[in-house]
Amino acid sequence: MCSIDVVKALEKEHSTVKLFKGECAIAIIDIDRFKSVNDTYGHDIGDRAIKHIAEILQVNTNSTDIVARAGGEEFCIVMPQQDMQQSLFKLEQIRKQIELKPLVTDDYHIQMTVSIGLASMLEANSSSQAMKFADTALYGAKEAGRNRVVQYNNRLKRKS
Ligand SMILES: Nc1nc2c(ncn2[C@@H]2O[C@H](COP(=O)(O)OP(=O)(O)OP(=O)(O)O)[C@@H](O)[C@H]2O)c(=O)[nH]1
Repeated sequence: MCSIDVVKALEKEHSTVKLFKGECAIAIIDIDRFKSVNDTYGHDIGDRAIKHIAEILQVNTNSTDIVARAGGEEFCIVMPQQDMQQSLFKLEQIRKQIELKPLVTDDYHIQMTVSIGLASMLEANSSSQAMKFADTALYGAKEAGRNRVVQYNNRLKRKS
């Protein structure tokens, strides 16, 4: 799914969430220190590493979740009708799976980790604000040392 479809899907989801006052979580997932994967193994292996992470995301989400590549080594998951505790649990499972399942090629075992920012659509005024909140939480996860899930709260500072 391309990012324009994600934006459309988000707008639709946000209207539905507000209409039915349902919960809906949005997460941004970013591969940690991915530049060093490219630098160490080359760009082609880097591409395979991105596909490997995408497969783990697909396997660990259900049919109501929207999984999309948000550009570069970043992904986005929209999780409708799930409260934040369920979403946190799922994202923690995903984080652990990625840490435990290296990309195995003929020549290498490449272990990767991801940082994840999570936000609630209900707490945002628009889907783009929800994305910003998730991005702020992601920045918090990177700042705190990477390989973790951070949920947005208003004490987190946004990257300038
Ligand atoms: N192989 C490959 N590399 C990509 C692709 N898209 C982005 N990248 C690379 O991803 C890397 C992202 O690097 P940075 O944004 O500096 O971040 P990082 O090294 O992942 O470090 P942190 O995010 O701070 O943990 C850059 O080297 C990009 O060239 C892609 O489609 N394929």
